[in-house]
Amino acid sequence: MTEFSEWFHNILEEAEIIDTRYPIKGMHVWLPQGFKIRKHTLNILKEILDEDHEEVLFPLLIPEDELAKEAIHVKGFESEVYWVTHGGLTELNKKFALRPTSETAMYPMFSLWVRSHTDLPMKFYQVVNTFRYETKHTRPLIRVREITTFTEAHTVHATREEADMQVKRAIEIYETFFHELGIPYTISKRPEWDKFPGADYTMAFDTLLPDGKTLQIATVHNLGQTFAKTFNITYEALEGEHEYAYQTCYGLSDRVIASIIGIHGDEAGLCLSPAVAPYQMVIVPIIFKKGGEEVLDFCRKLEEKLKGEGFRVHFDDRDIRAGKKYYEWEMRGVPLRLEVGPRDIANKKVVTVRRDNGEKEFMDFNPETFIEDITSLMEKINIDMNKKAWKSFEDEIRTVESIEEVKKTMDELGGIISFDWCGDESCGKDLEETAGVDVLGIQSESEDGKVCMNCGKPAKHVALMAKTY
Ligand SMILES: Nc1ncnc2c1ncn2[C@@H]1O[C@H](COS(=O)(=O)NC(=O)[C@@H](N)CS)[C@@H](O)[C@H]1O
Ligand SMILES: [Mg+2]
Ligand SMILES: [Zn+2]
Repeated sequence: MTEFSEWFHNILEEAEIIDTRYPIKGMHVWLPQGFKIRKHTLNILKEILDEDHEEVLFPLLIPEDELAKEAIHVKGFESEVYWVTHGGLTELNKKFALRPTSETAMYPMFSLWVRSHTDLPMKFYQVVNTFRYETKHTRPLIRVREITTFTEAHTVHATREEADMQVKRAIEIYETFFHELGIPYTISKRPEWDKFPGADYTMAFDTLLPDGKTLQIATVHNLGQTFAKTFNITYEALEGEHEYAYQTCYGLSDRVIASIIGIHGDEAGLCLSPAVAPYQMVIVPIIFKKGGEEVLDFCRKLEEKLKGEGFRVHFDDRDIRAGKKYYEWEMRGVPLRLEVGPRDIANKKVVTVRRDNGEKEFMDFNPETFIEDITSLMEKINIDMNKKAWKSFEDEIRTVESIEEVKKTMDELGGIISFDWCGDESCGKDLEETAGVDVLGIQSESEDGKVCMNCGKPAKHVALMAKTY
């Protein structure tokens, strides 16, 4: 996959994920196949979030004066906000922003809802579209202007410690989610100059696409009391005095779908994990002259049986060559193909072929064990795809000792570089400039005696850098 972005654009079209021909740049149409992948992906995330969050839905439009309230926040978004200026033929006396993210939509309401410490903690999320007039190169699913699958969570707490704990909880939530999807990642604390506008600090998940560039696939922000002070979110504490609340917010987007497609895909096309595949299995009948009816009949029963067990199955009974079917369903990333011919029926076998590693198996079609065998095969595919993705990801994380090595590594290999850093903004910026990379963030503290790879001062942190989207 030397030309990843060409492969990526082609597969989005060939596998009918989205249609990028919609006449607004950076805004695309979810086609049925893509919509199903998105639906299954969101169901996994919502199941996790629903354990300790409430789902809500806020309006799309944000009054200009609310958006402008938090100075740093609005500064960070002012160049990206779309505005509504008219209602029909009437010019609005106050402009409305299309939400770029929903802090300034939600927090005026949180100010009304939070009265006493007994109202806390509050943990909400919503799955909405948000709008950002991205000026950098837009790319389908990766950098869009309508973020159609923006899942944002916002929490309110009585103490700083609780908010810090919630950041850790949010990180756990995303770790669980990405493991279910088989997406590898590093987690790092963004440098001061690259944190969410208005946040105390930002923790970010970065994954790697096949072209060696990292993609920020989720972020968790500790907002401290900044927004609470701006939007007057206070609660009556035990002794009756009023305290400003502490907040966090965290989110991810369509980029998760881009990662599923880009990381697991290969020359044959999509490779979907059973967790998100629209069809988890496709049944292909092997028809010869005679015995055709018997095979078709057997396959229909097999499809019913598997559907009855809750699997997402498709019986492809089109009158075309089996090979053409194999090509199509492999391109669409169906995790498992079941081939059934007259001999297999006679031997009470079903041939299974895995999309992720091509493994072929003659599975006993024994009513007692078949469903169990299929279920464990599906789980094995999920686990193996996760392991494979993590293995190739970890192979792309390298440690370097000098700037010369950074440029060489970045130009020839891409990937993520781990290095000892002093933590100074001037040094970090200088490093980004000279090496043409981004400092992703801080991962851990440096060992004693280590010096900064860029400036030679005593190193404080082990940090990561990469070429990013
Ligand atoms: N233009 C974009 N296209 C696709 N995904 C995007 C875009 N901009 C941001 N994202 C994704 O959305 C995530 C959350 O956006 S954010 O600005 O970092 N954080 C927030 O907006 C906070 N309110 C938490 S939801 C990012 O981590 C990134 O994965
Ligand atoms: Mg942005
Ligand atoms: Zn330094």
